[in-house]
Amino acid sequence: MSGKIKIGIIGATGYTGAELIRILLDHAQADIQYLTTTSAAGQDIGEIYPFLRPRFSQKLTKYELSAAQKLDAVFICLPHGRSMELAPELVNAGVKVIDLGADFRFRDLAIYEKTYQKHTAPEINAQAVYGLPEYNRAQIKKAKLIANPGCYVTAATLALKPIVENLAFVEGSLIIDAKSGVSGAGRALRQDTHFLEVYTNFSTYKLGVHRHQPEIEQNIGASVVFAPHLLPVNRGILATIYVKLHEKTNTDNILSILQKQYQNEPFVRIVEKAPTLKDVVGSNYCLISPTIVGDGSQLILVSALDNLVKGASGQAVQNMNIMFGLPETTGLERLALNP
Ligand SMILES: NC(=O)C1=CN([C@@H]2O[C@H](COP(=O)(O)OP(=O)(O)OC[C@H]3O[C@@H](n4cnc5c(N)ncnc54)[C@H](OP(=O)(O)O)[C@@H]3O)[C@@H](O)[C@H]2O)C=CC1
Ligand SMILES: CC(=O)N[C@@H](CCC(=O)OP(=O)(O)O)C(=O)O
Repeated sequence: MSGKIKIGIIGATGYTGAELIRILLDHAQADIQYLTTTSAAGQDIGEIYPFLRPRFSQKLTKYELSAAQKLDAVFICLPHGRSMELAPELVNAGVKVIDLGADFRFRDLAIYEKTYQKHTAPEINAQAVYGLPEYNRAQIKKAKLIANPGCYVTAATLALKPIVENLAFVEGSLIIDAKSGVSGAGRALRQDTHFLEVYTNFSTYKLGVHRHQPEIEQNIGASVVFAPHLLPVNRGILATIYVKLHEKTNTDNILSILQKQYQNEPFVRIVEKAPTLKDVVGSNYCLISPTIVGDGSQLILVSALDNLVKGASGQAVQNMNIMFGLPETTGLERLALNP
């Protein structure tokens, strides 16, 4: 295509919307033209996120299809259930849509409906491509609608998928003990995520009923035990993942399986020392380390990423790059966190 990509962000006042703006301002082919809100129409985005000033100024407006259909690409950053109202008309108008929510992530709508709510756009769901570039690059290239994966799901899938596909493991032994920064819960006020509930505290939530469990299971084709935790930090996900193998092995063997899988991937790094949140926050990288412990059959994987970047907006830009035939790393290689 000639010229820059004309971009809209639906739900620009939220955390993933603001993170998209942060990333796209340093993307040579991106032209952010349209930002929507339901609550702050008429305000400049720089009034809500002063860190964007003075580089970027743009008025927020209420969503209108007539304006959105003039764009090349639209990122939908809305609460679950809203994208299926908007995406069909955008896709039919020829706009490429990248949805950061969960509405189009499930191939089996019965699982979606059991986990979330009734699906009102099954025809469009059938056209959606799951936006995990490391596994779906060829389909993403041709896609009209991308279902961007969840943040915990990206961390867990990238670590576990090569293991379950290459090694015999004890059924029921896959345990994902994952911790997330509070920005994972979005910008809206909630009692369980406000400062005094989270600061100097540490807690589990939604044990056994979290909606990311079926999404992880869809991706890796095996059942998992998933235990999410809320960490008193702004951003980042660190997942400690346990796998009981049928045969004894060593760490070097697992390292070579993971390295072989991801050797050409720009945003997955296999490391020997277990990654920390500081290693990834602000960047689009997912860092994964394997360690074999005990008698040689117990594997512990540590997977770390930034929930707002590789877990959301960075991965969304990676998908946009693939859809528009750009180098996949455009705008994502030198990301540094703006405090
Ligand atoms: N935060 C994270 O780490 C991740 C989030 N996601 C997913 O991305 C999506 C966006 O998340 P996030 O940015 O964190 O969410 P936020 O709550 O921070 O932002 C949501 C946005 O949607 C707007 N909005 C709220 N309610 C409605 C409504 N009923 N109709 C239309 N617009 C509404 C809000 O703004 P306004 O009130 O101005 O309209 C805001 O711009 C969600 O589906 C989330 O699950 C995915 C991966 C990671
Ligand atoms: C800390 C926190 O609350 N995190 C969110 C995950 C957000 C996310 O990645 O996921 P979705 O796109 O699937 O909403 C949660 O547990 O629901």
